[in-house]
Amino acid sequence: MICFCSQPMRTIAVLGGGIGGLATSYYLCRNPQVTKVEELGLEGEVLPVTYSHIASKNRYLYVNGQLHKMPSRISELLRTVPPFSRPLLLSVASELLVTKSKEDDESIHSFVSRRLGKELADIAVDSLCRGVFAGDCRKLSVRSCFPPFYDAEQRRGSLILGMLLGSGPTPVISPGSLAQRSIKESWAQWSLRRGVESLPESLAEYLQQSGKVQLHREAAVKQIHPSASGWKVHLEDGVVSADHIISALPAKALSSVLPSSCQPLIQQLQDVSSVTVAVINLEYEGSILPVMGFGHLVPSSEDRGLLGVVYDSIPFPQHNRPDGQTTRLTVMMGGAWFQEVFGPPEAVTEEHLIARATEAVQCHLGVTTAPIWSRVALQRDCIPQYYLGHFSKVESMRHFIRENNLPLSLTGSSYDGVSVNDVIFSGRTAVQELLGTGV
Ligand SMILES: Cc1cc2nc3c(=O)[nH]c(=O)nc-3n(C[C@H](O)[C@H](O)[C@H](O)COP(=O)(O)OP(=O)(O)OC[C@H]3O[C@@H](n4cnc5c(N)ncnc54)[C@H](O)[C@@H]3O)c2cc1C
Ligand SMILES: C=Cc1c2[nH]c(c1C)Cc1[nH]c(c(CCC(=O)O)c1C)Cc1[nH]c(c(C)c1CCC(=O)O)Cc1[nH]c(c(C)c1C=C)C2
Repeated sequence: MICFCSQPMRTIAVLGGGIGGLATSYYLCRNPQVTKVEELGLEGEVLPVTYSHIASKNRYLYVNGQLHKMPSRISELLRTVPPFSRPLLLSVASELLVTKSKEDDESIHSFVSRRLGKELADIAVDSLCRGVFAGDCRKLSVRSCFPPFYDAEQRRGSLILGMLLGSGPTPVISPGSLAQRSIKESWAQWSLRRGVESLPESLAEYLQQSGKVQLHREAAVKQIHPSASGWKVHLEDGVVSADHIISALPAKALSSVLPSSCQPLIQQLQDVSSVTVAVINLEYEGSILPVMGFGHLVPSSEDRGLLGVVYDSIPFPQHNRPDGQTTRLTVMMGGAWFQEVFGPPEAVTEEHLIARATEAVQCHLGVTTAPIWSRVALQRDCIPQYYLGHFSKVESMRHFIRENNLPLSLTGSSYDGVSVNDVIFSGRTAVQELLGTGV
């Protein structure tokens, strides 16, 4: 899908109708001032989960065939908490003495092993990387995946000092905004009353009504060619002329529509890999969870294909069935291990995925009953992987664009962060850079 805003004397084409493309178009249409989500009429829909909520306080890892609750109080850092073999405070204290790396990038596993010890890297951080990127911490870049970790060491020589003293730019928070409210109320996470999909739906509706945007729904971009005034964008439903393109397409998708004159940018875009995740939603009769929390993660040493389980009913009971007590879970599988564990995504059956997911729920949570409902979503190439060197690769892409005066901006999850917040921020940044900081 493509949507574009016509600014005075300028047509800007936004490629990609995900959160990235919609947010970019939203900021374009709201020029000259930056918008706030509540102007979408969603403020009353937000379901915040604070840090004090049990779903945020209780974090679990499934290791050595057991569910282990992670330390969440200082007292728990002072004693040995399984599955770890020594008090975590020892790892944290010795981190202060570790010298700074001179490398301009490092794998997450190497970085954490060096600064906090191999056990934390093998168990906790391996699980965390599977819970965010569905990726392998031995391949992922610490600089691109967890910039605050990298910046803390570079600027303060230590993670702990970086956390205590600060190590990155102070974000500009608009007064009275939802972001300011989330800080004031200590939100750990959020959702929306009608599901997160109501965010893209509301964005699309806003754009439709803005009068500035022409939405091309279900119209894939086939090719883009340079023209005298910018670009000709060839879609399934016609051709659009644009002075500038902001791409919120997955990097590989952009690489396949750019003209061959854009090499080596095309090759660099193709090198941004993504992984496939099987998302299995399960619903059980009654209250079946042995623990309360957001969910649990599984390190690759325990089960390579089973990334973790989300206890959806705990943080967002509002989404539970009104007619009775059920428990909703989401099992995440595959990621960087998909092909190895399940084979080619096009060949795997839903039955096999459901069987694997229900077996994990039985094994990890002791659930003996069968689910009363299930749904399988095979999310193909859905989470970009920021491997070692990703930062330099993205810098080189943007250098090529500047050096060749290409009227092209790169946004979306392939470059500067994979979360919804990252993607929205990347859209806002692209619009600020294009239209000036007054946006
Ligand atoms: C299973 C899963 C769970 C997640 N959980 C969380 C979470 O809890 N918290 C969080 O912050 N983030 C989460 N994320 C990440 C977040 O959802 C994504 O990073 C974000 O939605 C990416 O948005 P995007 O617009 O960059 O990319 P996309 O959503 O991939 O959008 C790209 C769009 O481009 C379109 N497109 C592709 N090719 C073409 C073409 N040739 N022409 C036109 N259009 C094209 C696609 O159809 C798509 O609509 C999760 C992601 C997944 C997969
Ligand atoms: C791009 C894909 C993302 C997925 N989840 C997130 C993103 C950005 C958001 C996210 N998920 C977790 C964290 C770390 C939070 C924390 O523990 O401080 C973030 C920012 C971890 C996580 N992910 C899942 C679970 C059950 C957990 C543990 C949460 C906790 O214990 O508090 C589920 C899950 N979400 C994604 C994947 C691949 C996954 C796998 C189990 C996608």
